[in-house]
Amino acid sequence: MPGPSRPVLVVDFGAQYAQLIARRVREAQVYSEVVPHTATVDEIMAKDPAAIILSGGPASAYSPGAPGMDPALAKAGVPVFGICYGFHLLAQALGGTVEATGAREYGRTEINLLADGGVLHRELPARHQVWMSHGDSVTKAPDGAVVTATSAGAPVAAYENPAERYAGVQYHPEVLHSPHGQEVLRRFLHEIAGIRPQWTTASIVDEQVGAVREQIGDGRAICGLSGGVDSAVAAALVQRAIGDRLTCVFVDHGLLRAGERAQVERDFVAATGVNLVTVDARERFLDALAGVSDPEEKRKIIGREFIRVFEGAERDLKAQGDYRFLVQGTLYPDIVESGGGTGASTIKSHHNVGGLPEDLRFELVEPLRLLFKDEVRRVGLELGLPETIVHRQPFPGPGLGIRIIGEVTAGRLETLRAADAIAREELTAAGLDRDIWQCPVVLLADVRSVGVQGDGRTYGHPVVLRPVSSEDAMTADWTRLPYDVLERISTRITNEVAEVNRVVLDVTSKPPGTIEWE
Ligand SMILES: Nc1ncnc2c1ncn2[C@@H]1O[C@H](COP(=O)(O)OP(=O)(O)OP(=O)(O)O)[C@@H](O)[C@H]1O
Ligand SMILES: O=c1[nH]c(=O)c2[nH+]cn([C@@H]3O[C@H](COP(=O)(O)O)[C@@H](O)[C@H]3O)c2[nH]1
Ligand SMILES: NC(=O)CC[C@H](N)C(=O)O
Ligand SMILES: [Mg+2]
Repeated sequence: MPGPSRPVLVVDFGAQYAQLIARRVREAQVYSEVVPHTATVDEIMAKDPAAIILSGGPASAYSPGAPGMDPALAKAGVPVFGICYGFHLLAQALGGTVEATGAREYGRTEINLLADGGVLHRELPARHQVWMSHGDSVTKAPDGAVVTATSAGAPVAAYENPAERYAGVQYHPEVLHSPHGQEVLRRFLHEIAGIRPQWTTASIVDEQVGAVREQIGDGRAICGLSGGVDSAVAAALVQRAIGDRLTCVFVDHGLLRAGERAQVERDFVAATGVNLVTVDARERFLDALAGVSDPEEKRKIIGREFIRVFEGAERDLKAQGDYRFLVQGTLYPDIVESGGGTGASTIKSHHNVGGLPEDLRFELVEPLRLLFKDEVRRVGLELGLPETIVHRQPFPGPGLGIRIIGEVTAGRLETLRAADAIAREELTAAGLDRDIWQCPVVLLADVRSVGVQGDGRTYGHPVVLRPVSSEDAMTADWTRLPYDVLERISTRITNEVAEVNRVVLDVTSKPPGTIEWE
């Protein structure tokens, strides 16, 4: 998919927060993408950036071999903003000095404004809180720049040169613990870089509908529809672009939760009037997964089988015309986590990205591939999809297949489906659906634990509850569910699901854990 013109490029120097910086830029209604620090000046300039943001990173700017910044980038005529490590690099490139002063600041820190705060901090409180995470400091700002803030550990906590269109801050404006950070970022983008705020939900819809029309022309497309948010929004968008030359295919792979198939067949068709074909592929997936317990292998098998089913659907639809395009609801985080991002490592192969077979015959149409989930939800509402679909909790394409730790079998699926249905029922009854992002229920099929039920010994399996809160699934925290709700879920699962004699709660954030266990 062609991107919108003139992105703000976040150059990633190994920061924990590079994606977050891109999100904050988008919140300022400016389109942004992340690029690796290994990109050359030519590669960066080929994207015609409206501005460049240099991220933080673990290295020290003065160390030999530290990832550097080509000084040509600072002089390319593109506005530049440096954050932490990027602030150090930019200072160095423009004649300033960076040193380890021995003063370190980690976490909540106060800065004092100088020179009335300059453009970036104008009219903000003369002393205010920011979030720092550094051991090195700028001891001399670039020639010609004004120092606009200082802190106990950083003599130069911010500098700017609005005429030359560059600026930087030692602290992290992108995190919520810097309460004025968004305002500072906004001022860099709008006032120093002079970028007009035009990245809005309506503009995304227009742009993507146009791009899809151009890509598909008068061709036909199949859309993998899961009942989840992403594919529903992708389908609605493509439907707007090409009308009934779109046919949705829902795959019942046997790894679905209770009631899911009926819900898709009923709700989605009612909301959109789209053409829908359901394929019963339960046997095919179970056969392909027999004997496999490695998570990456499972994901690749599932990704491959999905495509085989789509190919079968295409053959069945041949009579109506040539279905050469496959629409998927792939999002930016799916790509980043599958290692297709910007030098990011492969965390897991999302079935729709890293799990695709090599001999893929379809041409992919992925109108959401640059978006985060909350942006996708807004696009869905803009397209007129009902709240019930747009605010549905995510459910991974590989389904219960990656929530059974061990081999996937029909019996284990039955067990997990029953436990999952109880957890969902109780969370909904307690009115918690909108408070949690999602709550995977995971069956530890290869683990057994001893219990006592009805005065007799049991030797069953534990299930794990994994309730999480998140904004975009890139980071997450475990949700503090009320004890009485946890108690009801635990009692019901151990009483009603024969194989399960223990319910445990996962209290790990992401990172270090991921949301799903596999
Ligand atoms: N059962 C299914 N049948 C057909 N396509 C599917 C199925 N499950 C997943 N897909 C395809 O894989 C894509 C990625 O799945 P994913 O779960 O990330 O998105 P989603 O289900 O649309 O949304 P959500 O993240 O809210 O669950 C979907 O957008 C869809 O194109
Ligand atoms: O369609 C999908 N195909 C996949 O292969 C896949 N793996 C994880 N997920 C969902 O992505 C979000 C992040 O999950 P993780 O923290 O486990 O990576 C969570 O919302 C997960 O449910 C997937 N969705
Ligand atoms: N968060 C950062 O970018 C840290 C920069 C550098 N590694 C320091 O410690 O000062
Ligand atoms: Mg899904």
